[in-house]
Amino acid sequence: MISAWSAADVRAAEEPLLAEGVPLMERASFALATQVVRDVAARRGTVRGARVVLLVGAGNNGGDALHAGAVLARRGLGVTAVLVDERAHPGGLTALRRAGGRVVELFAAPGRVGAVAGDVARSDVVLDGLVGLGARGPLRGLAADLVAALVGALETAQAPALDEAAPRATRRAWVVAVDVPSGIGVDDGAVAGPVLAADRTVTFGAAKPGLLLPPAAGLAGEVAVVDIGLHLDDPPAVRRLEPDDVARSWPVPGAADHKYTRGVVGVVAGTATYPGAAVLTTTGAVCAGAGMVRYRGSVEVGRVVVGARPEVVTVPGRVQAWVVGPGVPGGPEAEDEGQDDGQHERGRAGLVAASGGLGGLAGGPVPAVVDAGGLGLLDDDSPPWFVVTPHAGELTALLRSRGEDVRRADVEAEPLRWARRAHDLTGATVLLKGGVTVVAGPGVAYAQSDGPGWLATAGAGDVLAGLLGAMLAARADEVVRHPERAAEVAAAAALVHGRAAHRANPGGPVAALDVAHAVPAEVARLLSSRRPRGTCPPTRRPEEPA
Ligand SMILES: NC(=O)C1=CN([C@@H]2O[C@H](COP(=O)(O)OP(=O)(O)OC[C@H]3O[C@@H](n4cnc5c(N)ncnc54)[C@H](OP(=O)(O)O)[C@@H]3O)[C@@H](O)[C@H]2O)[C@@H](O)CC1
Ligand SMILES: Nc1ncnc2c1ncn2[C@@H]1O[C@H](COP(=O)(O)OP(=O)(O)O)[C@@H](O)[C@H]1O
Ligand SMILES: [K+]
Repeated sequence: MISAWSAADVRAAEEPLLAEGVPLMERASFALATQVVRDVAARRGTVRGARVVLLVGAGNNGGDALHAGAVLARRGLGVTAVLVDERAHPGGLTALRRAGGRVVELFAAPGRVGAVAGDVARSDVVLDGLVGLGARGPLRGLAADLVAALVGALETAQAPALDEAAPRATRRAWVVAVDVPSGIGVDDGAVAGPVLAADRTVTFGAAKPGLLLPPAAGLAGEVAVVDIGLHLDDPPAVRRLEPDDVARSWPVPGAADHKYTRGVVGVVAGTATYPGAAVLTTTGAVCAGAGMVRYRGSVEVGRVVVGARPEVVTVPGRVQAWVVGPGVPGGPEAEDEGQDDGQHERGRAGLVAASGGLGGLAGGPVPAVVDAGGLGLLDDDSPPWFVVTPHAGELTALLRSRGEDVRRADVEAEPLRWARRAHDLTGATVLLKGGVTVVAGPGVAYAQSDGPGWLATAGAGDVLAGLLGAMLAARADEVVRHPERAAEVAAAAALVHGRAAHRANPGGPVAALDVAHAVPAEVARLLSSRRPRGTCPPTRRPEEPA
């Protein structure tokens, strides 16, 4: 699991160590330099003679870049620091100069920003140390001008020139962000001004929420977390599950299990107009290993479902998780109104049962996935073991139906904020689908980035709903007793769904049904790497500087 803590939490964790005189900046900058050496060696074969440019702001983030630059200069790399502020970290500057690095005082000649950016773009590596945890709002002043010019210059440098034989990857500088890409919203992932997209971010002490959350997450590249000895208390602000986490918690059936202990999924999905959604949802549930899938929509659609998936039953009976709404009209967007074929009434009955509304008769509350047309059935006091699965458009409509003045662009700019708002307004756990899928539940948040862009295809969400339904059914009692677990299961479903899309056709287009069909093999692969709890090797601290 990757856990991300807010800037304030990280600063609070640094304080006692700084008071004891622990050399945090030395640890951070040495690990940064070590990573840069590795990257340069991998790209050029040798580090000697490589040209490194440090973009240096006025704070400690620039100090990290300068100290790392000093280490690199001593290793034989050619290092130049570009200062955008006269207050650059004095200790770092001294160290860099002593190691033979050059300094360009851009703050004294701001008119040269275009020329400098062109030069920087053609170096081997750029370290972005303009601003880190101390950022307030989007980049401003010379830092903003430099980054804007550099973004353009890097694009030009990357364009293949007809007469150039060099491989494309070597034509533009490799960008390494120091702690965070300068100017992102460290705590919320906002991108409100120019940001230099990084190929890699080396972040200190712990990941930061902005490195996991869209839209900034897309600008961080590969994130390397460096342990500098901070002790951070749970809970983190945002988490990201990794394959090991999902493998560890996946319920593997044993000799005493039978289909009812494995979990029965009840599905109300599709209509005569959209029968495919019912097939995709039930197939998602079957392929995720449900003990049984019970289709409880209309008789007509039920025939289509059973024709496609003979494992599915259509008779009433016990259900351990409901999936309500894929392919059913009448979500909060409600433009595509059509015949609902009685699905609303059936879906509502499923949700009443799931919330425990039928008491002992129905065997108590069970989890539910509420998607698409089901979202219009959602009460404002829904239990957290209901997981709603809107995309940004549906979440916007759901929020607007509750009086929020919000547009889709607002949701896309701050997905976690709006997912949390929807959780507060409805009580349900919210899984907001997108390139990064964000989950907000009681006191917990996840951001999963597992699928290829090819996954953005009609019906993929229906498969996710079925897959999640099966995962919730297998853990129904636990999820109802510990509602924050619903968010973890939802994040795990997003991980399996995304990885199944990669597996369905690595590097190319995928069809929704193929994603469902790839789920069994993906789960098997996850389980094959399962290690007993507690055997994960501890994170190694980087070597101390000599
Ligand atoms: N504490 C430690 O020992 C450790 C700290 N560590 C490192 O320190 C970093 C935090 O350093 P920090 O606190 O000095 O803040 P930092 O991110 O450099 O920025 C402050 C400067 O930026 C400026 N500025 C602000 N907003 C701006 C904007 N929008 N656009 C442009 N400029 C803006 C602001 O200017 P001012 O507002 O004063 O005019 C101020 O001068 C952290 O990310 C990590 O890398 C690690 O080495 C581990 C040990
Ligand atoms: N850019 C992207 N990269 C990766 N996955 C994406 C991207 N955009 C959307 N997705 C995923 O694709 C799926 C699309 O679901 P959805 O929009 O509900 O489609 P449908 O309603 O047609 O089933 C979701 O799982 C979502 O997270
Ligand atoms: K930075």
